[in-house]
Amino acid sequence: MSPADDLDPFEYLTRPPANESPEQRQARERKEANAKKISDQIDEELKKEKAAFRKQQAAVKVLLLGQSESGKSTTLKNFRMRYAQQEWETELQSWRTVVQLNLIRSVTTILDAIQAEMDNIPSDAPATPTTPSATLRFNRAGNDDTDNESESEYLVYDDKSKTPTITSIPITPTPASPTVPSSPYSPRRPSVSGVYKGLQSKGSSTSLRRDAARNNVLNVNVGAASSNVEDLPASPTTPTSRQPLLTSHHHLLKLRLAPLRTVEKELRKRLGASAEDETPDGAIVGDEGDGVLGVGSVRSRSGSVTAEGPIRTSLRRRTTTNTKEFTVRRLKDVLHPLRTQDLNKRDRAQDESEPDSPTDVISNCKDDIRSLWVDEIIRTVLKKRKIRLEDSAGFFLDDLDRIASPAYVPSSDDVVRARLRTLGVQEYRIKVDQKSPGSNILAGALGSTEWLLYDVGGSRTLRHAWLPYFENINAIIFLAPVSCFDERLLEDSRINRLEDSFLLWRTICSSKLLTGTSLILFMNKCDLLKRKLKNGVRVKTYLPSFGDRPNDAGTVVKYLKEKFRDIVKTNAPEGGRVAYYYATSVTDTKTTFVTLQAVKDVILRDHLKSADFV
Ligand SMILES: Nc1nc2c(ncn2[C@@H]2O[C@H](COP(=O)(O)OP(=O)(O)OP(=O)(O)O)[C@@H](O)[C@H]2O)c(=O)[nH]1
Ligand SMILES: [Mg+2]
Repeated sequence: MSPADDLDPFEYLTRPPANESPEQRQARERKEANAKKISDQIDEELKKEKAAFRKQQAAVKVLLLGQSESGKSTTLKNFRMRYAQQEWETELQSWRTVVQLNLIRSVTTILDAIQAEMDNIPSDAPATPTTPSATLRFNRAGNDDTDNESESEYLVYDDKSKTPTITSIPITPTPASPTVPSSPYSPRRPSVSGVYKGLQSKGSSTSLRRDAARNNVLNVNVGAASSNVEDLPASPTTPTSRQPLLTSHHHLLKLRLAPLRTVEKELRKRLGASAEDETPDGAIVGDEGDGVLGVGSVRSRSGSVTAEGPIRTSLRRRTTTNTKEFTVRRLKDVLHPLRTQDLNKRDRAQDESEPDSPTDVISNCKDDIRSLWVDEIIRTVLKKRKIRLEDSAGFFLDDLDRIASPAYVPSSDDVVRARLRTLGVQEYRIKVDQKSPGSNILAGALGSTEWLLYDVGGSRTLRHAWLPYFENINAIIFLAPVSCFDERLLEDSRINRLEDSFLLWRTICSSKLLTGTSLILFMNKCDLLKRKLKNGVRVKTYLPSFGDRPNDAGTVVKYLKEKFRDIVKTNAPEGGRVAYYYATSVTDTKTTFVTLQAVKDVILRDHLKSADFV
């Protein structure tokens, strides 16, 4: 047995030489110390990287999806209000400009309607909630089967009258061929199929085929005569439309409220140079295109002055869209607490020093705005033109006294109701304390969890930006506004809004990238659905397969839930996938809080399961 046999092999190999001189020993020890230092540094870096990776993995990532005006940002606001309270409260003041803009938008919509009435311009068929605008059929037999692909009935709009006509579409199993006649619509406008195709995963050709087929039919049917006389716009020569409804009092009001248009410009400037309008075809006026918007980044034709003159142009835009939207490119720039403080100081200073500050002008116009809004004749004009301001986003006319006050600070409720269109993708980081109210799951055991919430723009031209976020996302909260069964998309009046939601949901369910993602569906705007049904709008008119079921909100929501559930069943790649369904009105912050608590726990549980924690 050699002496080395008694030694630990590692010690044997690293043992200093037996006849080492003091100098050699010093040099060796220096070398060893250096090596240890480097090794420690590497260990430290690895530790940091591991921690960062764990943190990233531990963060719960949630993507909010749905068409424009479905309530994504409003849901996010609810989340932030509850779980990022401090930041939320700091930001409240900075929403004043948005609320003021929303208020002025309602007033200018009325002023435009007055002008249209004075000019005897026929009321266009706007995409208002009261417009009978779409018939949605699941199949020819009306037996609720969205997946019967042999032959289906879809709504088709006559481009002139905007009246839907039902056409039978034989669907072939091949996608649109290059021989399909080119669209008679603007070439800038994305095709119906293109919008969903962009989000489609490999395995789901169903909606592609349907959309391709529908495109064919739309091409064929454009220009078809309308059979629905009620929907045809009144001719300017019709004697009844000539009877003047308005008096000199209304003319005077219109003149006195004209300064609000200048205030509108000033407020938009305050929101930032990026405050923009979106036009019906999805283009952003004033945007030269920076790659963020893709198709929509083309300067809009309707944004320029045409031969009709600016008044008619702007009027047409407003009556068609029934809204004038504001967008900021980076919401955080507007709402960042530090910048907010500066902005507030600056705005206050401006407001105090300028006699014609926006707040002053709004305050001075208060009485005129009120008399305009309560005027019976104006109400008749709005009704005639199918403008329902009360049901539109960012309606604040009933809060005039509060908002017109110079000391006005928006309440949480105001901010939740304020409308500011999202452009691009906005990321929010929120640290949710598991001990925060309503946290049931593993309360206290986890300390706090970081949540990354992504809010996206829902317009068709902005949907291409969604796809990169499908990877590594823990949950999708999909918002489908169920009150919109009788409305069309703002950016494409050929498409029924409910149908658009079904198609998007189908695309999400069939995406292979999302097989491990929790799917949560908010059937939103139930409050508006209730109001609409109470006003006598019948679901069956737009959704024949609804049949003779009771026309109440409970039955409608239950029926639609089954539709969404069927889509999950038939389209999930692996089959048997679970989705969670909630009937919501996300402007109601109290009930939404209860829903969010449940949703938060569901997401967290699934997240922990996937990370093998439970
Ligand atoms: N009455 C009612 N209004 C709602 C509801 N949900 C959202 N809204 C309002 O609808 C408007 C649009 O909501 P947003 O959350 O901005 O819509 P979005 O989905 O973010 O829209 P984009 O940013 O354009 O994609 C806002 O003024 C909301 O206050 C609801 O359940 N009921
Ligand atoms: Mg939004």
